Amino acid sequence: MDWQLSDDAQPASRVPAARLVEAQPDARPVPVTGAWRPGDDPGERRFARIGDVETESGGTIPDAVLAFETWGRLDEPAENAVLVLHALTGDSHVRGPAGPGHATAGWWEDVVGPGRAIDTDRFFVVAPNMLGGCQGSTGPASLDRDGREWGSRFPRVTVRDQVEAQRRLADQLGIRRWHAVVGGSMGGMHALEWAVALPERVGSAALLASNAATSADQIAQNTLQIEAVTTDPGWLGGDFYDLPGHAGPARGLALARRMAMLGYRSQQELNERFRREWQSSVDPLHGGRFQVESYLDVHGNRFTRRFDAGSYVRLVDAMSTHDVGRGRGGVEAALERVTAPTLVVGISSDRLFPVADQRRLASGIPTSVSGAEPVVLESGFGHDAFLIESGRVGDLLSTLLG
Ligand SMILES: CC(=O)SCCNC(=O)CCNC(=O)[C@H](O)C(C)(C)COP(=O)(O)OP(=O)(O)OC[C@H]1O[C@@H](n2cnc3c(N)ncnc32)[C@H](O)[C@@H]1OP(=O)(O)O
Ligand SMILES: N[C@@H](CCO)C(=O)O
Repeated sequence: MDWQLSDDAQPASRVPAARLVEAQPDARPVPVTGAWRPGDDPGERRFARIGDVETESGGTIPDAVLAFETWGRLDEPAENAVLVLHALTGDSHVRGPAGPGHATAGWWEDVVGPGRAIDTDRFFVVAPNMLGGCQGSTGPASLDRDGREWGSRFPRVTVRDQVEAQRRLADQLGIRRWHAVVGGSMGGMHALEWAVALPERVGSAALLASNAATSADQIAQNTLQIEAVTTDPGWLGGDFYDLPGHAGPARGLALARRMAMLGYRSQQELNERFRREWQSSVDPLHGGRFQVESYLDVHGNRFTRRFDAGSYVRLVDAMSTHDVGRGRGGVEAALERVTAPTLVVGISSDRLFPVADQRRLASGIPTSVSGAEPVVLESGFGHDAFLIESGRVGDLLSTLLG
């Protein structure tokens, strides 16, 4: 099939995020440990009211909600919980079965489940959707107290704000200390923040394809993607929601995703996979398209149907401001605070979060709890290998979880 980025796609950004997944949280209360048997409803999305969040940027998000899913059973001392933290555009749906609001299987089916590395027969797995996101947690497309989408008024959020939101969820679930906190990419930033800010609550940590502080190179790519969204005429300053006949910044969002894909996949993979082949019988010189263009279009187009542009801008910005050393005497001083055994994994072909980033993490975290060098996963898939090479990632996590 020949794919083309088109204007007629129904962009997710037209629809307030909460409505993308299901009716926004008439948030069922989260029962306390012991009364609630999470194993009874695997994979069902729930919502926790976490109160007012004061952001590092000086804003307030009143009555914030975190969407989350769980698998397995929390044991009686509440010591078997594993927190799984998704990347930039992931969500709480780590694994199936498909349930309310889920048409698909999860993004880490081979890593989390019965008999898998994060074994749901042993562990109680919790996966929240991050604050500012668009899969049920409060974000720019959510309605404020007056019933209006937040849009441009949604405060800038940081990785620390998001971890504070996760801490409140943990408190509500009765989890004082995680057996493990696991995250890839932006999820790894969250996992690191847990290990640094709340070391007494982290039994072990896994940081996959992540960093301690976002580099100039990464910020540069982020800022271009934000620009791609916000210069779309449909952006309307961020207040584009629910306007009759208005498509929102779908084209800009698709362009941002296409740009992002170049960081997620390696040069080697793109070159070997698509070569200079074209998509149809017409060669590019005479109006046809290269296969790689078509591939990027598919991912860009598809993304507009599942992600809110306002969330995207806020979450990419949160990645850019990530610096675990901010206000803590610098990155090295912050990393010294980690007390949990920590697995640091890099991917050999990752051009977005290169192995040098994980070397900095591994060398900064005390060697009493981490190797001095990261484990490097040899893979040609680039940054996304932490999602794609799930069998090998699972093997690494098994060594951490025991
Ligand atoms: C279930 C989910 O993971 S999505 C929901 C949550 N999202 C996330 O968590 C984000 C993280 N996930 C991701 O980024 C991605 O889903 C990944 C990294 C896991 C995908 O990795 P891969 O499996 O390697 O997918 P890949 O990048 O090769 O894309 C495959 C698609 O491109 C299409 N494609 C391949 N070549 C071309 C081409 N030349 N032209 C057009 N389309 C093409 C394939 O047909 C396929 O489409 P399909 O999904 O309809 O079968
Ligand atoms: N492809 C993943 C990785 C980003 O780090 C995502 O979109 O979330």
